[in-house]
Amino acid sequence: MNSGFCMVSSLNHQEVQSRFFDPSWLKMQPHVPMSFVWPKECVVDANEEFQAPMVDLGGFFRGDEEATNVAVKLIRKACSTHGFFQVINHGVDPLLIGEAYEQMDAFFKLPINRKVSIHKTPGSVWGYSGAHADRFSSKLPWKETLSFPFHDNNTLDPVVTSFFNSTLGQDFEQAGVVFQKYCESMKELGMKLLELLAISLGVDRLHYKELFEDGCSVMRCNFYPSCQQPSLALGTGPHCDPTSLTILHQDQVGGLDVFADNTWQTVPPRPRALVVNIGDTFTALSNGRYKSCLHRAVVNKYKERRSLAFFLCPKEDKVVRAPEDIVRRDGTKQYPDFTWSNLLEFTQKYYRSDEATLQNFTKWLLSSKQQTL
Ligand SMILES: C=C1C[C@]23C[C@H]1CC[C@H]2[C@]1(C)CCC[C@@](C)(C(=O)O)[C@H]1[C@@H]3C(=O)O
Ligand SMILES: O=C(O)CCC(=O)C(=O)O
Ligand SMILES: [Fe+2]
Repeated sequence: MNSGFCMVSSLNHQEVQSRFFDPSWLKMQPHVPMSFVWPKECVVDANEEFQAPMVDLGGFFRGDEEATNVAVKLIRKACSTHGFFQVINHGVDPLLIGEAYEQMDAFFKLPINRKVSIHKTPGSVWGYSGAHADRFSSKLPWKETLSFPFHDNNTLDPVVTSFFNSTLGQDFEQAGVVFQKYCESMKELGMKLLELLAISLGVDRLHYKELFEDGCSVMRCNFYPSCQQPSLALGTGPHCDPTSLTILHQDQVGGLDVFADNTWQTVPPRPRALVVNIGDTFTALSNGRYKSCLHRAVVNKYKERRSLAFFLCPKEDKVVRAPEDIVRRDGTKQYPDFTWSNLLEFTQKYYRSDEATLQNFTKWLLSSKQQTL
């Protein structure tokens, strides 16, 4: 993955304003700029609450077989129908989650020229982004994001701590320490969830472990400023996550919607719970049995909203392929072999993630393979 950061601290205020999304300026405008307006069918209101099954992980962590079976059943049902569930007693310290929010708040409060000094470079996932205005020109998301890599193979030089030290310096040293711990907890939880998913699919519980062990995951802090015309704009447009598993904490404001049973439904915030969803890569790893569900984040006229998303990813160059056992039982292999590195490249260079990423990626992959034959 490209790890370069763009140093644009030399830009003056006017240049920053014309090239980047500056929420403090945008909020003062009477109307949302046209580039932020989404088609009506994407912004239609959610009219019910989404009953995402709540899975208590306490018993599973204690090795209680009966409690594990209950968790497995709930997960199997959720992932076969829509791909979303919530977890409690997940082992992530609530104080750590609170600290992560404090640190992200400190970053997003910085003046825009300081934030854009660590702006993402083209093709890279890492750094600050305002409305993805550097990548797209319409249907811009009403959000700012800070994304950084996490992999757990170097205890002497922890990757998140290094990211914060090398980009933001001493002022953000503590943010590096907090997010390093946060990502370690998320990865640990993600690996345990993979065990439950494997059991639920009837394969060896450690089946997926090796694929993810040295993988580089994506940590993203989402900041959604309040918006003067929330019925026109979206914080994050309708999409399926291209990654494998997403572990999300949303603050108390609410705004995560899931498209299930043919309608938009809102996921009420539960401060003690984490929302987990299946991404496209895991759909492929389950031979299509587990759904990667369409979701979005709406914005709010009065309140800003924050969420912390950890996207668990496989080791970049390892082959993503459903277990033989599942393919044999299903009779057909639903997706071609690919690597996470292929799919990441597709979403960063050629395609904006939406509800059809996996389908279009598969076509792209097959046609590009044919060309190189
Ligand atoms: C690998 C990734 C691409 C996105 C960030 C991570 C995982 C989720 C993807 C994303 C959030 C899906 C919605 C659209 C997107 C463009 C966004 O709004 O941020 C996606 C991310 C991206 O391409 O940067
Ligand atoms: O902020 C949210 O609640 C969801 C964000 C999301 O779906 C994403 O970042 O992929
Ligand atoms: Fe998402």
